[in-house]
Amino acid sequence: MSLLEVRSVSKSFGKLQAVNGLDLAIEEGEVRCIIGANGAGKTTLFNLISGRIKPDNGKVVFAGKEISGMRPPHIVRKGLSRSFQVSNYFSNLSVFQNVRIAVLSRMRKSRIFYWPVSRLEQVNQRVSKILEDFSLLPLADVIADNLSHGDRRKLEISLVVAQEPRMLLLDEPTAGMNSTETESTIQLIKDLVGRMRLTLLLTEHDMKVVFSLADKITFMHYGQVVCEGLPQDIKNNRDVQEIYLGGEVC
Ligand SMILES: Nc1ncnc2c1ncn2[C@@H]1O[C@H](COP(=O)(O)OP(=O)(O)OP(=O)(O)O)[C@@H](O)[C@H]1O
Repeated sequence: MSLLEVRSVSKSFGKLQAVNGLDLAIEEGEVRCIIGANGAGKTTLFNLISGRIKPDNGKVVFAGKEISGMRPPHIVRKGLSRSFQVSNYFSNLSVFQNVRIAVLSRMRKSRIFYWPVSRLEQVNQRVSKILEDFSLLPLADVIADNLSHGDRRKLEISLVVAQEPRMLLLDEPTAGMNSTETESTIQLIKDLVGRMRLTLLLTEHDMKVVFSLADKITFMHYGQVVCEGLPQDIKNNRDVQEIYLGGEVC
């Protein structure tokens, strides 16, 4: 059985069929990239998987258990976390404080005022380790809103990683980044996958990112999967070329 299975899932908004009887299976340890034009249904699919919206039909199964209909925090506790296209951090808190909150929420502990100092030290060490992994340690005391765009995206991904997921959904992780930031984010994601043995499902418009990271690519159009396969096969696929890539990567 695959780690994530999307089985005949549909979702419409009024008359618009955003996702239409879609099937998807992601294996443990795989990096899968979903590509498709604006409005193809990629974000809706992510919303369906992460529990933000419920499917009209079909089901989503993660690690052998149906998760469709579960609330997002419950899905996160099952090991499936997501980062968003929009900012998802406390803008007026420091980088360190943001990651600390994420680590504490993962531990689901309250009454930390009664914790022994040694326990709080462990939390701080875990926070420092995450910041180090993301090259954010020198920026630990910077207020999140004052970070560069690239460092903010890094912070967002670090907050998801602090939840220690088994699988990660990344919605356009390099959106709005310059080429240097994009390059370092590609490297960061590669490191993460290698070190944490994460399974990764991402959407991305930047074909350089897609072809640098993906083990397999799924091409969506009008809420359906048109084709999926190895990067080279997708690059050469006639439908993908005509509908989406044009001459961009050929
Ligand atoms: N909450 C909603 N209410 C109404 N229509 C919606 C809603 N969410 C998405 N849609 C519509 O569903 C279709 C699919 O949108 P979706 O955002 O999933 O596409 P996408 O592939 O993620 O696009 P992009 O690459 O631009 O992010 C679009 O036509 C969009 O306008």
